[in-house]
Amino acid sequence: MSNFTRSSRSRSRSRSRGRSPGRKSKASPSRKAKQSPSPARKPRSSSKSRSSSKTRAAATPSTPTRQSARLAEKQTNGPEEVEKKPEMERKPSPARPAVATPVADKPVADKPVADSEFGGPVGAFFCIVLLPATVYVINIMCTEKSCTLAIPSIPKKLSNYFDSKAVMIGLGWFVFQVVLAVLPVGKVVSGQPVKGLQRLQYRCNGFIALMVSLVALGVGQAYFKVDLSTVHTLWLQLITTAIVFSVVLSLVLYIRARSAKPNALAFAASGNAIYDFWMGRELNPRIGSFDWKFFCELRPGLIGWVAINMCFLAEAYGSKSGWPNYPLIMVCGFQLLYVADALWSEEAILTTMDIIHEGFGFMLCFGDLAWVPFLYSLQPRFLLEHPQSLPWWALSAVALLNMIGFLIFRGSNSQKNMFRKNPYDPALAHLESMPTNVPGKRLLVSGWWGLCRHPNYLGDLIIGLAWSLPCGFSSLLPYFYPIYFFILLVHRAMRDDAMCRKKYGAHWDHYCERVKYVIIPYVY
Ligand SMILES: NC(=O)C1=CN([C@@H]2O[C@H](COP(=O)(O)OP(=O)(O)OC[C@H]3O[C@@H](n4cnc5c(N)ncnc54)[C@H](OP(=O)(O)O)[C@@H]3O)[C@@H](O)[C@H]2O)C=CC1
Ligand SMILES: CC(C)=CCC[C@@H](C)[C@H]1CC=C2C3=C(CC[C@@]21C)[C@@]1(C)CC[C@H](O)C(C)(C)[C@@H]1CC3
Repeated sequence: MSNFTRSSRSRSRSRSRGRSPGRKSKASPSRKAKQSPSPARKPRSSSKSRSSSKTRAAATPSTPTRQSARLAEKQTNGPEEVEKKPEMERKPSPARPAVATPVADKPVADKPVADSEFGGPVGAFFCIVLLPATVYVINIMCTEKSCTLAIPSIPKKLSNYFDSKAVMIGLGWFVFQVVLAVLPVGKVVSGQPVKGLQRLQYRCNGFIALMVSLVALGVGQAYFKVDLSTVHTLWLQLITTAIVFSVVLSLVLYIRARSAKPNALAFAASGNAIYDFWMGRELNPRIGSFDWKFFCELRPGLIGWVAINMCFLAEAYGSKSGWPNYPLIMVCGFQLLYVADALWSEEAILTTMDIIHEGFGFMLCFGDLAWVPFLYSLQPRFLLEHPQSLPWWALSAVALLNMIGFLIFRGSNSQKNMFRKNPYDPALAHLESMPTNVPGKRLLVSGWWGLCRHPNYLGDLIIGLAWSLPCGFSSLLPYFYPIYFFILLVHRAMRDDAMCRKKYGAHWDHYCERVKYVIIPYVY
C-alpha cells in the first residue's frame, strides 16, 4: 500500500470520529437532493466544511499558515464542493487526501501559454505542410490496383487533382450543412463558462441534420438518379477541394481574429503568424449565433464521412461484385453508429478540449473538413476495392469488440459530461469526486474516471481497432487509423495533462496519484 493511500485512510477515520449525529443527518441524501444547489450558488460556510478544513490544514504540511488554510478552504469549498455522499456513509475514501493539497495555487488557465505546443512555429509549419500531404499519400498508396506501403505511382495530370464538379459537390455539401445547422429546430444548450465570459449558446440539431442528409442521399439516388459513385471517381479531386477550402477558411478566420478582442482569443494565441494560423487565434469565432468551430467539428466532415461510406455501399451494391460484402456493411454500420452517437449526444462536445480550449485554426479546420472524411473512410474504401470474406465467428468477435469499445467510450464521455453540467445530478450520486482550486470544478475519481485518466480514449481506441480488423491482414494501410489515433490520443493526453496541471496546480498532481494510469489501466 502506498503512503498516499495509508495516510488517506487515517485522515478519513479521524474525520468520521469527530462528527456528531446531528451533522450526519444534515448531510442525509434526501436532504441533499432537495438542496441540490446549482453550480452558480454562493459558497456556504457550513460546520461541515469548517471541520474538514481543520483536518485539512493539519494534514497539509505545505500549507504555510492557518490563515492561508482558511483562505484555501474558501477557494476550495465553493458551492460545488458539497460531497456526493454523507461523510458517515462513505467508506474511507481514497479521494480525501486531495482535499489536503497545498493551497497556494490559483487557476491560471486564462493566461496565454507560450507558443510551445506541437514544436512551436517550426513544428506547426511542418504540420501545415505534412498533414495535407499525408492525406494525398495514403489515398494514393491505397487504390483499387494495390494497397501497400510501397512508394506509389503519383498521378501527374492536374485534372487528377482538380475538377469543377468536385468543387461544386464540396461547396454544395458545405452550404447544405450550414442551412441544416441554422434551421430553428433542436434545443439550444449553454456551453461551459470559458475565460470568465458568459456561457455561449449552441443550437443542437446535428442528429436531425444527419437524418436529413442521409434521406437526401437516398432520395437523390432513387428519384433523381444521382450517381453516388461519382464520389469514388472524383476522390482525389474532392480531397483537393476539401484541403483548399480548409486553407481558405483558416486564412479568413486568422485575418478576422487579428481584430478580435483579447478575451476572445484562444489560450494558445501567441502572436506568431504560423503558430496562430495552425492553432487558431480565436477561441469561438462566430457570426451572430453561428459558431464556426462547433459547426465544423460535427457537421460537414463528420456527416460527410458517413455520406461517403453510404456512397461506397451504394456502389458496392450496384456493382454486385463481392456482394453481400459483409465486412464493408459492418464497418459502415460501426462508423454510422459512431457518428450518429456523436450527433445524438451533440452537447457532450461542449465539455471537450476542442471546444473549451482549442482555437479554431488550420489544425481543426483541416482536421474536421479534410482529414476526417478522407482518411477515416479508408477502411470502407479498402473493403469496397478489396472485398474480404471473413468467417461468421470473426465478424461476431469484431462486433463484440466494437460494442465493448463503444460502451466504454459513451459511458465515460456521458459520465463526465453529466458531471460537468450538473455535479449534483442524482444519477451520479454514487460517484466520488475531489475538489480542486478552481471554483465549481471537481474531478471524478471513481466510475469510469477512476479506472484511468482518459477512459474515453481507451474506448475510442478499441472502436478504432474494430474498424480495421474486418480488413484482414493482407495490408497494413487499413490500420493507419488505429495507429495514427493512438499517437494522436497519447499526444492529446499529454497536452491535456499539461493544461490541467496549469489549471489545477498541485490538485492535479494529487489527482494523478489517485488515478495513476493514463489510458490503459495497469499498462499505461
Ligand atoms: N475520433 C477522433 O478522431 C477523435 C476523438 N476524440 C474523442 O473525443 C472525446 C473528447 O476528447 P478530449 O476533448 O480530448 O478529452 P476529454 O473529453 O477527456 O476532455 C478533457 C477534459 O475533461 C476534464 N476532465 C479530465 N479529467 C476529469 C475528471 N476526472 N473528472 C471531470 N472532468 C475531467 C478536464 O477539463 P475541465 O476540468 O476543465 O472540465 C480535461 O481538460 C474523447 O472520447 C476522444 O476519444 C478526440 C480526438 C479525436
Ligand atoms: C492530425 C490532425 C489534423 C489532427 C486534427 C484532429 C482532428 C481530426 C480531431 C480533433 C478532435 C476531434 C474530435 C472528433 C473528430 C476528430 C477531431 C476533429 C469527434 C467529433 C469525433 C466524434 C466523437 O464522438 C467526438 C464528438 C467525441 C469527437 C470530438 C473530437
